[in-house]
Amino acid sequence: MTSKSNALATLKSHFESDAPKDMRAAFSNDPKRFEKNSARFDDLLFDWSKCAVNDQTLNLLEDLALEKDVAAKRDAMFSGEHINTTEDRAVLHTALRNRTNLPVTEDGEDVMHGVNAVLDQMGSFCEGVRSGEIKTANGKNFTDIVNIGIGGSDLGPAMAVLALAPYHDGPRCHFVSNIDGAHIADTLKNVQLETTLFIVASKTFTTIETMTNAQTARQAVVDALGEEAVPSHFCAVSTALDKVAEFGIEADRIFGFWDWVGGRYSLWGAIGLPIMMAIGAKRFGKFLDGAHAMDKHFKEAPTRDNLPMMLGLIGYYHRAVCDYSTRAVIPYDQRLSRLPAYLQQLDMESNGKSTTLDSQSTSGPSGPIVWGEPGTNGQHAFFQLLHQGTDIIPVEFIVAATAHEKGMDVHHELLLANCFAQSEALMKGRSLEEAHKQLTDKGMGKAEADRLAPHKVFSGNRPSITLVYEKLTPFALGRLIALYEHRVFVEAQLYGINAFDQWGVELGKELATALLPVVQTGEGTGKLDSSTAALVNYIRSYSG
Ligand SMILES: O=P(O)(O)OC[C@H]1O[C@H](O)[C@H](O)[C@@H](O)[C@@H]1O
Repeated sequence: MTSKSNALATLKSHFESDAPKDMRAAFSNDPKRFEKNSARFDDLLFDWSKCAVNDQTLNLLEDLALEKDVAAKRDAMFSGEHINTTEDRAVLHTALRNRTNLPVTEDGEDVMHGVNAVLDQMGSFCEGVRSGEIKTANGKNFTDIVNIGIGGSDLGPAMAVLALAPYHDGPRCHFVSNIDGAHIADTLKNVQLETTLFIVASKTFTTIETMTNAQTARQAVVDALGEEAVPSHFCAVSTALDKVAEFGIEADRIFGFWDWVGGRYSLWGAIGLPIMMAIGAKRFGKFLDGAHAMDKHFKEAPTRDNLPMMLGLIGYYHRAVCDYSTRAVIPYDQRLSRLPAYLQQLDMESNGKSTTLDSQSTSGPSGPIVWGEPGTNGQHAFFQLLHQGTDIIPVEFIVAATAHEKGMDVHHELLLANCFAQSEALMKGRSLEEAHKQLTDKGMGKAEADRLAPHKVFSGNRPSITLVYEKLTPFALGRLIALYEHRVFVEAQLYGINAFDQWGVELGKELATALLPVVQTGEGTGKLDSSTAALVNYIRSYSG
């Protein structure tokens, strides 16, 4: 094993000298390249063979994982240790999907009693609403659900409800997050208040966006249906049960969770209420089963076969060793179009840090910028830069082997062909000679081909990974999200940072609170920097 201080340096010099440079050659020299550089967990295939790694790279990465004690830290997380050291909290979102029901203890207490009780409460409520047993204030069936929440109280459920559209047989679901009044106003225009249930979702129940939107929704219900309709049309999800009660929500309509569930890891419990409303309690159970299966795999599989470990190690390699600062996540699945936004919070709020667990500055980079859009749409927008731009951006392709749509095979065949073709093109590229020959073969003169060919060169050797699963079922979605959660965890251990706090969101919130009266009255601009003062004065010149 590499000595402690040298692991990263060894990897860097390996990257410079011994790692594959010519991927076409790497494939043609080794017919087993795919077998050696891919792993499967049931129907979920992870192919990293188009990344510039070889056996030695993987050995060095495995050494690094050992050196950083990733396995022991993983076990500490699952066993309820307070690994979120800056907030002195356990990290137990995995308990929300602990389908074995074996005890999970946090500070000596088995959390599974509470987890199961909330899951049961969610099940009865959702099935009551879905069946029409639970009625509106006027005795009608609910047709629409509006989830009011932001960040982790919005992105996960919004992403999953869209992803699982083929299983959606409950009320229509809408999501309001932005403080911009346009969001709630446009949403309220699209629903009948008389048959709408509002879910106020906030871990802390203090988030200004959510509280403001909730008050606006409450007022709309009061105006349309009267104060007495509020209890029938509102429910809440939070860890701050006292604050929810103050809002006026009935105790049996409050769904709790715990401070050991991070906001961006919370869709497995009460924050998942809109998902359960949409697809029902049974299918929500399958969603949890999928995540639980990934948890078990993460805990048990040897590193080389362990999908979260390998995804984390490859991700770390690209960021910390190769110095690629972003990664693109491109689901070839329209229903996963909110996955990149969801992963942005999961990954960037977790690993976008520059202070290590022992309160020192990180010595190198930490988490990358995560971005993306669904394929094939991205191909007609930003893929130009992925193929020929000056930055190398590792791409993560995500695709299902089969579609839900019947009688539309050609759509899915084209989707798959495009997905695989993009990773092939990134890897293979096109040399100057090939570009030149293509042009002259078409009858172009040499001088014109000399001029045009350089524009048609693709450097190739651009890394991508591909994740393929059979079909986007609730189980497959749960498993995929848990894979990404654990990948973020693995990378955090390699960077030596705490993935579970988010102090970086605080300063902006504090300054917004201080600026609100200045924006409202125009008084106090003298204490501001000249840019902020001028911006305030400028907008005030437009407010009557
Ligand atoms: O669920 P809430 O307490 O309302 O928090 C909503 C979101 O806001 C915060 O600013 C955090 O950055 C997020 O991690 C969190 O998910």
